[in-house]
Amino acid sequence: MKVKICGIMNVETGLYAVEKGADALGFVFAESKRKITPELAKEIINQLPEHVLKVGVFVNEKPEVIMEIVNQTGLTHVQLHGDESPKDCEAFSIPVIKALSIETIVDLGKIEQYNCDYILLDSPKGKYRGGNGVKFDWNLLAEFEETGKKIILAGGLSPENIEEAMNIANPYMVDVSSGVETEGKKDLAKIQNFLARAKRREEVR
Ligand SMILES: O=C(O)c1ccccc1NCC(=O)[C@H](O)[C@H](O)COP(=O)(O)O
Repeated sequence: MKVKICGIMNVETGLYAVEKGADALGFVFAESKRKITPELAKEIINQLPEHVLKVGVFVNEKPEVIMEIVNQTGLTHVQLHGDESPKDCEAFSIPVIKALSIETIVDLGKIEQYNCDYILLDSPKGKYRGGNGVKFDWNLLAEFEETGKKIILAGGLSPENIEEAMNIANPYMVDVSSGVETEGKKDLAKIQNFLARAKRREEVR
């Protein structure tokens, strides 16, 4: 299974996650306790291997501001975690991950409206637009028809529930932030544990 670790704020954590098998790292530029400056993101990204996806997380940000940060830092992917429309997602020259809040089966219907590379399914917003450590009902996905899009499962995942989540939802990639933290900071032992469990599952697509 492919894994994205979100909310990276220092080089040590980023390099550790990559060493343990992370495929993608997320850097939050939106309002959040994990907000990072473009300068620090650039410093971290410069030390990461090429194969790792470097994802910038934005909420309702202007495309020109996003592209300025992309060019400044070396981000390879843009994650739009706000109320961006399908048209808003077409303004970028690099791959886009559109995050959708899932509460009911009706929300899954929005997936096909977006013509972007990846769809990230998360819980409805909490204090911040994402990264709240809350899961949604994965069973909704078990009943959902394959759309051909790359689905990233997020929201309240942890080393304890990742196997159950993968079994039920069968996503393309899983994404975690709060579940690999202790007292609000990334916890290397939890990152290792999460990656070990997720990586036991074969990549099928
Ligand atoms: O992580 C944040 O603080 C954040 C803030 C605002 C918008 C998005 C944010 N995170 C996006 C992510 O991709 C998170 O990994 C995803 O929401 C899951 O988070 P969690 O439930 O804490 O594992």
